Amino acid sequence: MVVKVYGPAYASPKRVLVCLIEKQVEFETVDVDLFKGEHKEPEFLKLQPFGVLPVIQDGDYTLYESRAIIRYYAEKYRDQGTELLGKTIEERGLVEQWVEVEAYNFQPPIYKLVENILFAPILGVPSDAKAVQESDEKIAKVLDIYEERLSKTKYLAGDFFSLADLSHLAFGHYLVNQTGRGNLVRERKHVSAWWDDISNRPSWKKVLDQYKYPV
Ligand SMILES: N[C@@H](CCC(=O)N[C@@H](CS(=O)(=O)O)C(=O)NCC(=O)O)C(=O)O
Repeated sequence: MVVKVYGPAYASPKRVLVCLIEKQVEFETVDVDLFKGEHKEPEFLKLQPFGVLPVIQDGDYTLYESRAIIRYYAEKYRDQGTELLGKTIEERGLVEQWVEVEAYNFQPPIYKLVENILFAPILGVPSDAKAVQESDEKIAKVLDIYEERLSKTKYLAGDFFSLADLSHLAFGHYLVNQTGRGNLVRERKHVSAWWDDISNRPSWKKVLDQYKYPV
């Protein structure tokens, strides 16, 4: 049964797409237009009651929350494609730590920048300059911690690429390429080298090539 991924144009679903490609898992996509409110339609809410993207269907198995989905597939297909969870329980602990850091420290301020710089003009709502400034400050502090970590190890969980790094691609792309804040990465030598390494993976280039961001 081919995995169905809903909402491939958007960032969090792209976290799932790049994981499925790394794990060599076949999938198909179902477009959902956020700007038309399709994610709030009753049919969609039956799949994802919180009304956000992504959700996947794998036969009669349905799962939402992008990080839960990538953990599921990284484990389910442990023996194929790229190893994404580390080889020991200690490595796994560090993978999980940095997936959580991405969820609670990296993505939220970038999400604020995306809302206020990219989406606000499209939706015709005012941009919150204070929220943008606060986000810039938060991201700078977070990336200082990343710079220190990546001065010691090539990747976030150690000297191996993992879900921890993969999970950063979707919003890291916004930060570096679409919010005018690429300097926050480029000014930090080890973060910049890490970003160039992970964002040049064939899996991510394939996602960008086949599933364009909405803005
Ligand atoms: N924690 C969720 C967040 C999902 C989420 O916020 N998705 C956004 C799209 S994106 O920001 O990830 O591109 C969405 O559906 N937003 C629609 C809405 O908030 O109404 C996940 O990781 O799956």
